[in-house]
Amino acid sequence: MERRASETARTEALRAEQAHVSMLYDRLDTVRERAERALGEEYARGTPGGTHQARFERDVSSHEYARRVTQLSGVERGLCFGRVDDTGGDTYYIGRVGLRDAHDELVLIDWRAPAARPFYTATPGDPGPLVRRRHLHTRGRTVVDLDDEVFDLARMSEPDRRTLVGEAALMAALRRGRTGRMGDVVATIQTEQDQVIRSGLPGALVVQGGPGTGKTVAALHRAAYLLYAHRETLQRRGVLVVGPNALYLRYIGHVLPSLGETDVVLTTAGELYPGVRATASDEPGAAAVKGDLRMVEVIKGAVRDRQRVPSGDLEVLIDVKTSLRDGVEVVVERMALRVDHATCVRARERARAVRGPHNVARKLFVDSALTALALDEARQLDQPLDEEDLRYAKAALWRMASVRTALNDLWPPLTPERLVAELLADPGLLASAAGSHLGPGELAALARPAGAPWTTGDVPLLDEAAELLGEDSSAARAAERAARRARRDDELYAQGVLEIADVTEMLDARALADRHDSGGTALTTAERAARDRHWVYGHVIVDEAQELSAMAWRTVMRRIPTRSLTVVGDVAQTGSAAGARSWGEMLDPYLKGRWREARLLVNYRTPAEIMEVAADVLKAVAPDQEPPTSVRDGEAPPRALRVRRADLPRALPELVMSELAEVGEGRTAVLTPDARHREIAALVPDAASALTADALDSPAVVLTVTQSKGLEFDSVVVVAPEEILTQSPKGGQDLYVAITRATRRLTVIHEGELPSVLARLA
Ligand SMILES: Nc1ncnc2c1ncn2[C@@H]1O[C@H](COP(=O)(O)OP(=O)(O)OP(=O)(O)O)[C@@H](O)[C@H]1O
Repeated sequence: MERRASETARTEALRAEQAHVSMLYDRLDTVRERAERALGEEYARGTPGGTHQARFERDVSSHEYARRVTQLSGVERGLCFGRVDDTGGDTYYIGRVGLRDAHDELVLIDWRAPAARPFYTATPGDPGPLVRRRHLHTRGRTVVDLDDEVFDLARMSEPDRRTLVGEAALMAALRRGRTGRMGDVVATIQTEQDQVIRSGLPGALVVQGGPGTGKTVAALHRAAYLLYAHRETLQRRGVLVVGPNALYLRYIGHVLPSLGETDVVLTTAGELYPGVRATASDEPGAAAVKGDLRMVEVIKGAVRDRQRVPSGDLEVLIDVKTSLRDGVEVVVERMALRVDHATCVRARERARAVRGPHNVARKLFVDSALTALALDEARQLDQPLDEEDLRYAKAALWRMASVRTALNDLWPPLTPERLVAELLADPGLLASAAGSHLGPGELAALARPAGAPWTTGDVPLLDEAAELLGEDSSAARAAERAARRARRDDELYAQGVLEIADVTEMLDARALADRHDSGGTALTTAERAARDRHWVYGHVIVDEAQELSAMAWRTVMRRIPTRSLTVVGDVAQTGSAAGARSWGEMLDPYLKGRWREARLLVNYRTPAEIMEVAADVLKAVAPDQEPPTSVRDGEAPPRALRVRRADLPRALPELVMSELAEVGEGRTAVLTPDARHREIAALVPDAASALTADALDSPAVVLTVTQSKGLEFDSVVVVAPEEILTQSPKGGQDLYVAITRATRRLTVIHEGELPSVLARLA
C-alpha cells in the first residue's frame, strides 16, 4: 500500500518536472534558431571581400553568433539537472546555461551564477537557505529519475513532502560505466570541489589531491566558471589548459564544450613552443638534466659560443674588379681585407654590451665589422672616406658573398631550433656551453644523434633559446609600425560599430580590433594565442602539474606574467625524473610563497579495496603522503595472478576477454612497464594502443603507465609490477598511478615473486 503511494508520488513528481524541462527545451530551441537565423543572415550579407567596413562588421557579428550557436548546441544533453527550493518558498532550476522565457523571466540559472551556488554548497550541517535540493536525471529530453536531499522537512509543503524521491545522485553518477571520455560533473559537484571551481581569478591556486579526487574535473569546471565570471578579461586574453599528452587532451576534450565553452586553448607541455610538437620523451637521465635550472646557463653558454672571433686577424677576400669574357663575368682582381684580432674582440664586446638578444645584437657586430673592413679597403686603395662614402662602402661589402659568409660564420643568425639541435648533437659544443655547470655523466646523458626527434624536455630549451636569440627585428619592426597604424584605425572604427550596434556587453573595442587584426579570417582568441609565443594568457591551468620540470615552469610562467594560475596535481604521483617533489620547490622561484593551496581528500574513482592496495605502495615510496579516502566500495576484490613469462601470450588475451565480459559496456586497460609496451601490445592484437586513433573508444587498450596518467578504466590489468617498480627512480609512484586507474576491477599479473608492496594481494 505504502509502496504504491510512493510510486504514485514519484510518477507525479516526474510528470511535473517533465513539464518544466520540456518548456526549457522549447526555449532552447527558440533561442538557438534565432541565433542560427542571425548567423545565416550575417553570412548572406555579402560575398567575401567587400569594403573594409562591411568585412569587419560581418566578421565581428558572425563570430559572436557562431559562438552562441556552438554554445547552445553544446548544452543539449542534460540541459537542466538541478532544482532548489528555498526557505522563502521560491524554486529555481539550475542548468548548463541561463535561459529566460518570452517575458524575460529567468527560467534556468547558469550553474556558474552566484544564485546557483547553494545547490553545490548546501550540506545537512549547513544547508544555507535551502529546504530541498533535487537532482534531475534526463535521457535525451526525458526526465527519467529524481533524487532529493531534504534539509528541512518541517518547512516543506505537504504535497512536496509526498513527492520526495531519490537515491544519492553522486553514487548514481559514480556507478556509471566508463565511456573512454571524461564527462562533466556539473550536476554533482561536491562542496570542496565547488570551492576550487569558484576560487577568485587573481593569484595562484594549487589544487593538491590524491588520485581520483576530481582535480582534473574541478580544474575544467573552473575554466568554464572563470570564463563566465570574468568573460571580458578572459575572452580577450584566453585561458590555457596544459595537460600531459595528446591522448589525455582527447580524453578531457569533451568537458568544456559540454559546459558551453570553446574559447580555451588545450595543449601539452610538448607544444608550448609554437611550431614544434614534441611527443617523444627522454630517458630519465636526460630528462633530469634537461629539466634542471642549470640548463639556463648551458643555453646562455651555447649562445655566447656562437659569437666568435677568429683566433688571429680576420681576413676576407673580396672581388674588386670583374670583367665580361664571352658574356661570363670573371674576377680579374682580388683583395684581402684584414681586421686585426683586437678590433674583432672590441666589435664583439660592443655588441654584447647592449645586452640585447643574439639576433638583434648581431646587427651591431656586423656593423662594426663592416666599418673595420671598409676602412681597411679605403686604406689599401688610398681613398679617403667621408660618412656618406663609408655607408656606401659598407653596403657594397655586405652584398658580397665572401663578406657575408665570413661575418655569419662569426656571429650567425640563429633560430632556437638550430641552436638546440646542433648543441645536443655535438659533444664539443655541449661541453663548451656547459662549462663547469654539468658533469661528464650529465653531458653524456644529453648527447644524441643529429636529426633525433624533439622531446618534451627540449621544449623549455627551445623557449629559453628563443628568449636569448630574439628575432632579427628590423623587418618585424616596420611591419609592427604598419600594424599599429592599421590597428588605431580599427579601434576608432570598432568604437563606431559598438555605438551603432550597441553590443558593448559582448566585446569591447579592443577585442573587436583584435579579431579584425587577424586579417579578416576571424581567428578565435584560442587560435591566435596558440600560434604566438609571446601571447600572454588571462589564466593558465596546468594539469598533472607534478610532471613539469623546473625548466618547463619557466616556459609556463612566461605565458602568464600576472601569475593568475591554477596548478593541479599530486606530488605523490610524480613519474618524471625532473618532476616536482614539492610545490614550493617548483613555484616559489616565481611566486615567492604567494600561492594558496586547496586539498581534495575524497577519491571518487577507485573503490576502497583497490585503494588499500595503492595505499600500501604509497606508504613504501612516499610515507609522508596521505592516500585519499574512497567514497565507495568495489564489486570484486583485487587480485594477483602469477603467470610465467612464457605463458603470458596465452594467459593475457584470455584474461582480457574475461575482463571485457565482466565489465560489459565498460573498458579494460592493460598497463605495462614502458620498455615492454610493444611486446605486450602484440599479445592482445584486438586492443588499441596509445598510438591508434581508437585508443579512447576501444573496449580494450594497452598503455604504458606513463600514457595512462590522468585516465581511468573499469578494469585495469597491471602487467609485471616488479619491472614497473624498477623502471626508474620513480617506479613506485608509477605503480601507484597504475593501480589507481581502476574504477571497478584490478588484476595484477606478476612473472616472478609478488613484490612485497603488493603483499596484500597474496
Ligand atoms: N563531483 C563529482 N561527481 C561525479 N563524478 C566525479 C565528481 N568528482 C570526480 N568525479 C569522477 O571521479 C573520477 C576522477 O576524477 P578526476 O580524473 O578529475 O580525478 P583526478 O584527481 O584528476 O585524478 P588523477 O590524479 O588520478 O588523474 C572521474 O571519473 C570524475 O568524473
